[in-house]
Amino acid sequence: MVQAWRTISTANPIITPAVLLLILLIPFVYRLYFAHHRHIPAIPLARLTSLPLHALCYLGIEGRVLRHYHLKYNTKLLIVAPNSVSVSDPAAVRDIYITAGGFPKDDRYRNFNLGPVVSIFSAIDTEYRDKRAKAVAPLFAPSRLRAASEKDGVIGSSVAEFVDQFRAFKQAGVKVDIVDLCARLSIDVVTGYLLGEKYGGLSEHAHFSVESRERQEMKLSANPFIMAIVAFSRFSLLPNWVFKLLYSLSTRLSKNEEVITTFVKLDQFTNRVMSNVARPPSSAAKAREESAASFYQARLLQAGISPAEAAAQSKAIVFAGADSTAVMLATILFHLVQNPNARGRLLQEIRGSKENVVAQDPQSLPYLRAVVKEGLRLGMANPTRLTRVVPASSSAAGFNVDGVHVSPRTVVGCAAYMLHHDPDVFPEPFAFRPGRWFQNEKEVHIGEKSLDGANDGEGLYRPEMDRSMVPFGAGLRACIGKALAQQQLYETVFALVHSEVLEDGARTVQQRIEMKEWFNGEIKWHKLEVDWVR
Ligand code: HEM
Repeated sequence: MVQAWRTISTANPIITPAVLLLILLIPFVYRLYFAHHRHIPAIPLARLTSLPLHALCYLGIEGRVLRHYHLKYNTKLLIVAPNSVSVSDPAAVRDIYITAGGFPKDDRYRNFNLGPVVSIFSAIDTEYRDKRAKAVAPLFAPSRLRAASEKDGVIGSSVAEFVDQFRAFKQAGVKVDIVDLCARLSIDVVTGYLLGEKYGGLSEHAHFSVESRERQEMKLSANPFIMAIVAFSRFSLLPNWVFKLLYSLSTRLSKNEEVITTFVKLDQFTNRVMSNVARPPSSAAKAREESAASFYQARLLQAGISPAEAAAQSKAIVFAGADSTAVMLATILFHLVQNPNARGRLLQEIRGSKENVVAQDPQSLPYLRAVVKEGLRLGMANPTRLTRVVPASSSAAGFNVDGVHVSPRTVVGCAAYMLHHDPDVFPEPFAFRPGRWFQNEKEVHIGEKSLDGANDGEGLYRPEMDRSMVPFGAGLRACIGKALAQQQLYETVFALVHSEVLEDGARTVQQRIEMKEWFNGEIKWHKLEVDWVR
């Protein structure tokens, strides 16, 4: 055999490399000419390799580039890697995420594990996820959220502190970085509400006067932790073994003292909230314990989760909850500052609202609802595809989008960036137009009286808008913290506009919000400033 091979190679020295080359080319030829999805348009080179997609993900431009190609080829399906298809069709949301619990999360979610610990978010195994998610679900009940929004509740007191600090910046004539202030509020709300102890984001630098350079330059101390995780999501599409290798290399090489200090500080915080629930019973501490038992970490322990895992899950929720809510809140406030008409109209609605109605639920105010919805549409906390894998089970046997069959085992996903900026559903897709959410002007009224102000949504209403909104994902694996996030958004926007802090010439220093479109979107330079021209 060896002899025969030698004879062929010496007789035809070209054959060996040529044959080898041919063998190597087979998968590429197959992908180009024979693959099931060969008729679906693709981004350049994506039929052959996933490298372009990794590059887009790394650079944080996945959303805008995929949108460009969806529009260019006028297609609802777009090949983004040999086995991966981007879907830009609200009708497909039901099949992918909702029906029968939706398609399972794909392997990329393993890259969001917390070292050895699988979080509620990163779990692919739904039984594992359900056990934990069910244990903590009662924490998000509307009655509990409303109670926490009272003046002395965790949400109510944090929002009041936030407005006070905003006002202090205004009175001192100093620029306020709303990304930082929103991050401080969000981390306090998530930790105080879920873990029973505020991280102290709003208070940690409050002893400096707002005029001082220290106060203006100091950012939330948990930022380096949050930003390190957000930035690592640029690698989230890599195979898990490559991701792990990169991660361990980077942690070994990283000498960033700031990041290390923040990780240690968060570990100390988590250990403290864990010890709050683990304290031995004593009659004096009984009342406190009873209420401590209703927090996130305690509920996980009660469900049989180990203390080490409960601590890791608690740390994960700080990240999952705080950063996304801060990005969304900062987006809403930024647009409200830039749009005096919308702000005036909201102020009018808030002033005219009956106190008891608002106390029950600020979400009952129609224009406020439209403002928050429009902010959630534009705010790109999770701009990219929420990836799932089409099940191989014969009952599913793939699924159809716009009459085109997508085969089992394909990675598919819809992205907020595409659905929220579809010009057919949201004309002027990048503009902040809360009025688009009203079919007609008469819907915006207080009692019998219509709200004044130019209708900022004239002609922009489309009946299919709600179907295209996925800021919190969809189906069983949608955001478990949605109710908490919305409560914070409504309470804060209401309180801040009501305080009139945004009046008297407030303007944004940056002209627009620029995002890094990683899995967790990041506002570039982590900064958006507001000042007042008098
Ligand atoms: C405005 C703020 C928020 C936005 C825009 C947001 C967005 C999302 C999205 C899009 C998903 C689905 C991800 C996917 O399918 O891959 C998700 C899942 C999740 N979110 Fe949020 N989120 C927000 C706030 C929160 C808060 C406050 C918490 C907790 C306190 C939280 C905890 C989670 C968890 C645990 C999951 C995973 C659920 C599962 O896989 O079963 N989020 N979020």
